[in-house]
Amino acid sequence: MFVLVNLKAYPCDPVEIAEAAADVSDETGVRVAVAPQAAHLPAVAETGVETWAQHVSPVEHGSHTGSTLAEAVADAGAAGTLINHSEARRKLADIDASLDAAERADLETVVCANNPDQVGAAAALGPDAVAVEPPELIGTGTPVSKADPDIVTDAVDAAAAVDESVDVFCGAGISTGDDLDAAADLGATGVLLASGVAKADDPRAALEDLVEPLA
Ligand SMILES: O=C[C@H](O)COP(=O)(O)O
Repeated sequence: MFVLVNLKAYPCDPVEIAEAAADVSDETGVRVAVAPQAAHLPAVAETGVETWAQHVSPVEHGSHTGSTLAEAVADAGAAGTLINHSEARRKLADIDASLDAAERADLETVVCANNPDQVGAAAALGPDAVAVEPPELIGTGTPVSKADPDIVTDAVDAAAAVDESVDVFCGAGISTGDDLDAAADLGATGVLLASGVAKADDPRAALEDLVEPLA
């Protein structure tokens, strides 16, 4: 299982979380990555943790003020990028072009989707993985694997029907090792989470608890 921690714009210490994630990953052998704010990519990458961008823009080098260039996040130390999110929704054409940009910069990709139908559409664009996240469960602490497990199994089926090489991750409300276990049982090969770590009083303990079933 891949554990991808999105720090969103939470008022957390990205380096403290990155150091904890790097240690937990080293100690357990579980793949853990952190996606900080773009401005924090170099500092997070410096810790040695696998570092991801939260977004890359659907552009190439050129006159694109305010964009997040895929080559720039790769230079800053990112190994992968999220594309699209329920909190920053993109048009299908832009998701497609952001995937092209990420591929150009050699970044691994996870496209976020709200439901199994969107998972199928996103899988058709050829990302490495799609993360299914029901928007109403994001940030609630109630995992989709408990609230509506069919969404995860339907997402796995939807992706497989389009392209069996596209992994399916599960997100929204995930914060414990039990949640991670449940996601794996439903066919997800990774989890995407944020508040369970970024808003935890002790992010290191939260990460340790999360990966405990895999350690
Ligand atoms: O990108 C992460 C997801 O939106 C999940 O957020 P959450 O773990 O706070 O529910």
